[in-house]
Amino acid sequence: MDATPETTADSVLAEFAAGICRRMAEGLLEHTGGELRSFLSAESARLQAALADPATLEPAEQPHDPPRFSRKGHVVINTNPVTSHRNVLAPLLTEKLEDDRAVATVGPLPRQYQGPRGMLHGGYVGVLLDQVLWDVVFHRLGHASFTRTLNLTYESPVPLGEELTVEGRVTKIDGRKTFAEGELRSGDTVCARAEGLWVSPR
Ligand SMILES: CCCCCCCCCCCCCCCC(=O)SCCNC(=O)CCNC(=O)[C@H](O)C(C)(C)COP(=O)(O)OP(=O)(O)OC[C@H]1O[C@@H](n2cnc3c(N)ncnc32)[C@H](O)[C@@H]1OP(=O)(O)O
Repeated sequence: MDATPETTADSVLAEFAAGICRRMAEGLLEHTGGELRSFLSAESARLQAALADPATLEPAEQPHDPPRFSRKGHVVINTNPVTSHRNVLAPLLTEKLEDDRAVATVGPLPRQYQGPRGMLHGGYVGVLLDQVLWDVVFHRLGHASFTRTLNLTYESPVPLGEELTVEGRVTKIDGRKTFAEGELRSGDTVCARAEGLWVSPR
């Protein structure tokens, strides 16, 4: 069996297509009428050109999220809605994990994540914190666990147009229970805090 279910060039093409879909999602909320038609036509043309000649996309680096085979031979695609370069919903985090701590950067986030005008939707604040806290718990334990509680405190609105930092720390491990806390910052401003409990499977 091949080591991967598709060629590197196809993985690069898939991530390029996801990038086009992201831009289209943003463009649909920025343009109207004839301007929107021109925008959609240009993005479609870029995708058509890449499909016609995928070699033009061959990057210097490898694809971020190539699919792989599971031990049972099933195709596994990274579907994560925060981190997967193949999932067009994912805002894409850049994350560093060290011991009990994770620090991630994300953004500037486009209009499809907007709640109040110019601000990030509060539910997405929770999504970002849940992911980073889950990641630091996974990194510390070496296995997956379930988010059981996630308590959020919104300190100030999160601006869409700026890079954000999301930090998470494991604070306590007690049997199957792991406690973690973190915050989401814009510059030096703490916009939201989170603390929660992750439960390992029996
Ligand atoms: C695991 C496999 C995943 C595979 C993944 C692969 C990777 C893929 C990437 C995913 C990336 C995800 C990133 C985002 C993270 C999500 O999105 S996770 C999904 C969201 N969470 C869920 O769906 C969880 C839904 N809840 C459940 O399934 C069950 O409630 C749980 C969490 C498994 C717990 O059930 P349980 O095992 O029956 O727990 P239970 O025995 O009642 O309690 C365990 C312990 O916690 C204590 N406890 C329970 N609640 C509380 C509380 N509120 N306060 C204090 N203590 C409490 C209990 O007293 C007990 O303590 P001990 O007796 O052990 O001392």
